[in-house]
Amino acid sequence: MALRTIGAKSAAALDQELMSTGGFSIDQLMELAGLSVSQALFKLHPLNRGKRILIACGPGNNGGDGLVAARHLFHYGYQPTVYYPKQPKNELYQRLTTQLHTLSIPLTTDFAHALTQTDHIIDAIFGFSFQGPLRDPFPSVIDALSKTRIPVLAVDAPSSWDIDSGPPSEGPGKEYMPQALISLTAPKPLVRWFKGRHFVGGRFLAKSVAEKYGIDVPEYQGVEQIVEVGLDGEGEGEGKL
Ligand SMILES: NC(=O)C1=CN([C@@H]2O[C@H](COP(=O)(O)OP(=O)(O)OC[C@H]3O[C@@H](n4cnc5c(N)ncnc54)[C@H](O)[C@@H]3O)[C@@H](O)[C@H]2O)[C@@H](O)CC1
Ligand SMILES: [K+]
Repeated sequence: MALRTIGAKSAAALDQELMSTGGFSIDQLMELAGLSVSQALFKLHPLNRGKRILIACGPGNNGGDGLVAARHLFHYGYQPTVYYPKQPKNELYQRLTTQLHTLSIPLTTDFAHALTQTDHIIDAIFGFSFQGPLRDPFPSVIDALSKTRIPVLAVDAPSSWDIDSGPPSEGPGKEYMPQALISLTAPKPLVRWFKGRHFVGGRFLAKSVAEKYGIDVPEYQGVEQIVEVGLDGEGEGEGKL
């Protein structure tokens, strides 16, 4: 099954619409996003493959999705560690961080060391608001992600990739290809360059909103918040906005 994609501007406009006329709060959207990330990780890497999960979180909402996923993963029985080098003062992120402290989930700023202590990685550094080039401390982090043999699940985008035009032509992200990607609400145009397992999450969109933005809502099964989709490119194209 191939799904249509929505560009960075449409994705941002959709979020705004959901939070204004749609009646959602950012907390709700982030909770649903982080929950779907945790389910994708569980599918890729069941507990018996190793419980240590390193979640790399950036300074925006993509990082917030990672913080939420860390909490859910803890409750599934994993041992998450959160790399969170730029912690914004924003009240929402502070509350999410408090929730992690309450569960004694460690936060670190030493990515190189954390990488030696993990069985799987989640890249929740940048999503659809990323604009290159990378600023510190992220160049060395993306470089390490592109070289590690530990599997990586990227949230919404492989961090450092342009949302609409894919991997950068130079710099640390040039060779970065995570093993898996979870697109939130709808795949972004960068999926054309992605080779790996691909999930979509975001089981909350009204049909009317999906139609307005040219989004294909996949067939979610049972209580699942994610669907794994094919990557043959067939039928992919820009949404209507
Ligand atoms: N509808 C959905 O599916 C939802 C998606 N969410 C997530 O929110 C993401 C978008 O969040 P945001 O708009 O906050 O943006 P991002 O989290 O993509 O990134 C913005 C942050 O990254 C920094 N940044 C950007 N370019 C940089 C560079 N070159 N070097 C260093 N830092 C840089 C910015 O200063 C800002 O702090 C989505 O990709 C998705 O993961 C949700 O949390 C909410 C709902
Ligand atoms: K990401």
